[in-house]
Amino acid sequence: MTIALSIQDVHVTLGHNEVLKGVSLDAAPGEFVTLLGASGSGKTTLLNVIAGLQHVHRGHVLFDGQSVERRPPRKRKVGVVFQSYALFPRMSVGENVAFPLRAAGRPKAERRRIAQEMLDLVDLGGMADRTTDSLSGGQQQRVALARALAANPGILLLDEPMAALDKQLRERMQVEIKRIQQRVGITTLSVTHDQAEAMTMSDRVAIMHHGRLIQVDTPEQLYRRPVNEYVASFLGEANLFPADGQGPLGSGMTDRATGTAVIRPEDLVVLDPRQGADRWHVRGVVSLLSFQGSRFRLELATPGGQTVVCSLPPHTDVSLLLPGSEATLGCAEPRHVHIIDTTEAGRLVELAA
Ligand SMILES: Nc1ncnc2c1ncn2[C@@H]1O[C@H](COP(=O)(O)OP(=O)(O)OP(=O)(O)O)[C@@H](O)[C@H]1O
Repeated sequence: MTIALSIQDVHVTLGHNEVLKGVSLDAAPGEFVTLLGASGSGKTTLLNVIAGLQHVHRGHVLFDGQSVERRPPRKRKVGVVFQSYALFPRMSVGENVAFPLRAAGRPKAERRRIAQEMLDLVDLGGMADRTTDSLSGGQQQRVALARALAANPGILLLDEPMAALDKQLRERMQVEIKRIQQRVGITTLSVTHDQAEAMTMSDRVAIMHHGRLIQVDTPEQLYRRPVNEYVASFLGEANLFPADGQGPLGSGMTDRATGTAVIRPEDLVVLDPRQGADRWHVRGVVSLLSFQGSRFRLELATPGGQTVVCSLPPHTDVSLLLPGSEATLGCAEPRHVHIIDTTEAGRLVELAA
């Protein structure tokens, strides 16, 4: 049974630190939501609040509409996978997975059956009798996931579960865990500071900063429509330009250009300098050109001291773009430019959200 989660205006103070400053977040049944933020932003604290490991000083936590603030962790039906997996070394793989069922006093035959089902689910069907230290990092992590799911929790919490894996394995496991999560259909809250992981796995991502959620949205909306400069720069690379409605950004790009324009590297193109004058453009000297397999990365140093990052398709003729040469960049598609409203009115809208 998968359940809906609602966090309402949660405040937590630890020592003199107000670690959560009024966090509100809902997750629908079966939804995968990721908390993404820099170290110390409060992600783990929020996860602990849901698991019942952290007391809430103000606000409410509801599972399927029921307040759970007074419910102890073992009665919350929450499955947790930690970064360190925390497998029991003296138990076999099967015993590890069956552990939560044993703790709940379930009969042996049932424990065996469910443990086997869970191991099949994570593609470790033949490994029940192995010792945990004979498994690879990725396999150990799947055992931890099987164990977290064994007691049929209503919510799954993932606390940086991929952090200990190398990059290649991490990418494989992201897809793998997402596949299992979808198959089980369990409401999942994950914590990470890896933006690629958040984008790959989540239905929605909640950007956390200094104990607040600043934007909760689909990965695509966060990338295309960030509410402020922090989100724009945190998720993917962003070129930020002032847009005051008067300058070239106002004329060539959009008619509501007041604030900060966000232009993603892949939305910039190289212009012929003779053609650039009548549309928005930026001039400078190429400071870096590097081939990265599927794209070229070009960095342009402007006279104003800004570094503009541009990502070009792999078949671009770059013979005139060598470092030291002058270049002009323009916007491929003006409608792809996103304007963050940094005026007083815009800030008020953001504060109210
Ligand atoms: N017991 C405590 N007393 C005082 N401050 C604490 C305590 N525990 C955590 N903090 C502070 O609370 C803030 C949030 O910590 P939290 O672990 O939730 O952040 P995080 O986003 O999960 O960080 P990380 O990515 O590094 O795990 C940090 O500034 C941390 O120093």
